[in-house]
Amino acid sequence: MASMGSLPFVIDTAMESSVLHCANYSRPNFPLFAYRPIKFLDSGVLTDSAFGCFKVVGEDIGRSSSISWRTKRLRAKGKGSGEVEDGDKSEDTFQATIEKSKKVLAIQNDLLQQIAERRKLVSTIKNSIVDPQGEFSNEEEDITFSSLNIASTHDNATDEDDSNENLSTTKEPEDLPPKKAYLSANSPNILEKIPSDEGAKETEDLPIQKSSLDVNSSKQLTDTASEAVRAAELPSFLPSFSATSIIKDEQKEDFKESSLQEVTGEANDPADDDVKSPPLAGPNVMNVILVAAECAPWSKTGGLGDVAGALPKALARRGHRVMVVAPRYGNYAEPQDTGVRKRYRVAGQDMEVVYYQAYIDGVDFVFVESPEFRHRENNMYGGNRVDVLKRMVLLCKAAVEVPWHVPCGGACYGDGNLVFIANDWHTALLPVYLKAYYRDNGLMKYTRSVLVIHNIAHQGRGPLDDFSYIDLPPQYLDFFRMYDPVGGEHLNIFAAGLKSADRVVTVSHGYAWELKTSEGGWGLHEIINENDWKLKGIVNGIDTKDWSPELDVYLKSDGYTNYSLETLQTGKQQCKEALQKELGLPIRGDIPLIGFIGRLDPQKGVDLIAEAVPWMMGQDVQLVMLGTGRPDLEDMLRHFESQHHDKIRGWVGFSVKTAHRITAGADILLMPSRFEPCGLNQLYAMRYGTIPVVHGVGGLRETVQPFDPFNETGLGWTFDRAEANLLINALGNCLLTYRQYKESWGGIQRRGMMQDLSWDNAAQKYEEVLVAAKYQW
Ligand SMILES: Nc1ncnc2c1ncn2[C@@H]1O[C@H](COP(=O)(O)OP(=O)(O)O[C@H]2O[C@H](CO)[C@@H](O)[C@H](O)[C@H]2O)[C@@H](O)[C@H]1O
Repeated sequence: MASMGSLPFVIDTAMESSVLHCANYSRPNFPLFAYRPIKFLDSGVLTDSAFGCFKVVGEDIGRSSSISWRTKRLRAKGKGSGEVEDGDKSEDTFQATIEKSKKVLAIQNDLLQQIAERRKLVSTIKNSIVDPQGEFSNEEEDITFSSLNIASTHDNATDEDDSNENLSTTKEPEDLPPKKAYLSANSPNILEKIPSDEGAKETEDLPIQKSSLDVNSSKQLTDTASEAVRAAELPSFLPSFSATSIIKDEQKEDFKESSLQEVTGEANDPADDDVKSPPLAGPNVMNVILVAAECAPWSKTGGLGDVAGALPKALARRGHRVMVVAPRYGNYAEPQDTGVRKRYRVAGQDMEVVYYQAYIDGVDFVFVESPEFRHRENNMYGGNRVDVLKRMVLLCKAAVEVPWHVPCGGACYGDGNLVFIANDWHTALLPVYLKAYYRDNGLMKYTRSVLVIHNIAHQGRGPLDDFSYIDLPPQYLDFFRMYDPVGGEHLNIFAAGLKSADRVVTVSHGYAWELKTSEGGWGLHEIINENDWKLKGIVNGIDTKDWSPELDVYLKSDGYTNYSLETLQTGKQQCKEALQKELGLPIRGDIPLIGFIGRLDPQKGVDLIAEAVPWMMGQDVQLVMLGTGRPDLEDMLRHFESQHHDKIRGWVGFSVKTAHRITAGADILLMPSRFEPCGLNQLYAMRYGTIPVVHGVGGLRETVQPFDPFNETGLGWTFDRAEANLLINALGNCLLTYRQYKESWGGIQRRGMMQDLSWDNAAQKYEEVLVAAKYQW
């Protein structure tokens, strides 16, 4: 807490930050204090409920009536209330408080006025800028770097033919002091040069794209800038900073203005005086960069892609400035070339990356373009072990420097108040690089990392020799070294990430517990136990726009229909018949249609379904399975279909459309997973009134409360052990209810559909982790 001198209150962050927060809302008398907990100290009488009081005061800035109201209320409480001990003394105290409050409010008004004047000034400057290309005709987005005087070295050109010329700006200057041996060879970006003004001019015409800026951005950016300048003076172990993040002293004010504009939304509409809601994150607002090997809807092989596409939006809705960094596997429509090109050394080879960016639903999506990733949309994890490892090394190196190099909405994120969220082994190197290259060397001092475990079964294992591909100082080998009773000594990337990250999250509480057991930790349980203090389970949410029976874009054609709780019976029936028709199954509304969607992997318990198929075929049911994965399991699906053509469809392939249609058209979803960290399909199913039958493990146990016929509670059926007879038993009860207890069935459907499964709850919990990481040293 920062004391405000003689002022009668404390604010939990510095005044500068408060002013910026205030500027977040364009209405001058916005109830600044309404969301910032402020307490009176001198009288002690307002220590309780001061928050509510200030909401009133804030709304009536400069007026005393609200204070009187509060005073009267307190008086009425009398001595016995424990709040007011003596009427006169209390009155004096209040008078003094009122006086002091008036002064503070006057200061605040003054600051708001200054902000308003600066807005006008920036708006005038904006209007005077001519767009030489004529490409950015939107007046409000027509801001250039030069208009904001932001220096940057990154290239403007996007044409690959020009790449040599462009890259000349990033070549190592000859007169730089020699770099320390291992770091100069291994550091993530060895071909950059110390930033210079010359470089800064190259990007002056780069258009600013629409983006949100964190309220603290200007401070962070200036911090970054000063660090960058310091780095330029030092014989650097790192090649250099990009001047993208450099702001000269005289430019800081303008930059601050650009931040304020972005924050207030004025960049879009300077005249907009509407009241903006305060960020839900309140004073915890920060910059967040989620890094993942896949991100839906652009790239997805499973649940990781879904999470990377949806969690950031929920964090942004809470007011954070949020970016996602993922590889650019294909020619995605929305992201545009930022012109920023960098080179990173991977296994002794310099690899160039180009950063693409799009601002969608409040999130900056940044894609790393490289020949290594190109055309891999259907084979993201393809190639041999070393190929995959090198791609992940490149992604992590390119991602960790994004906050320095890639301007989003005209300004880089900077490395202050910044938290990276890395996901699974693919990006578990990021926390290690952050530590080894930067924080161990006094850089990115205020940057933290959180590592999310979606699936511990995949760890990035290899022989110890693989360490040479990772480019780290030799002493870091111990972070990776693991002993396996079967495979012996080996290198383990997840292990190093778990040790290096400031915090670790996994996707359910149950899985957090399982990870600490020898069965559930897959050899990493000891490390996880040692790091238990930093582990937290947070159940995933779902993207309620993508996965909504009311809005689902895949239910708008081919006989399908959108439906809601109100139209559940007719709508779902129509989708079921459309699915039967599409798959060539007998069209029968009365027959229970059972679905399965998932990777064909032992994890998903497909073998249990296989064991249960003979029993199922004795029932009057239909079974539709969609999946791709292990070839023998794919063959099994094909075999089922050919054997029971009137009852089973085994769709081998990855089809998002079909996944949505099965979720809508099926009555029951099977998830007999042997382990399931969270599971998303059961959440999607419940949202569509499809009843899950699941192995009660990990996130499945947590999200599917078993149906209780006596109390008419619960959301589905669960079974305790991954055994076919238990699956059959649970499915048998489910089918019985479907056929004979229609009301109970409808109740289960409705309860499932009415849950709040959105990411908003989970995002709030992630925020707690981000804050914990931020204040950890
Ligand atoms: N053939 C196919 N065609 C179309 N879509 C398909 C498909 N196969 C799978 N999908 C989709 O991929 C996603 C899979 O989600 P899961 O939660 O089952 O993920 P997965 O096991 O990959 O992820 C890991 O990460 C997630 C996220 O944290 C955890 O929920 C999970 O427990 C953990 O194993 C769903 O959106 C599903 O519809």
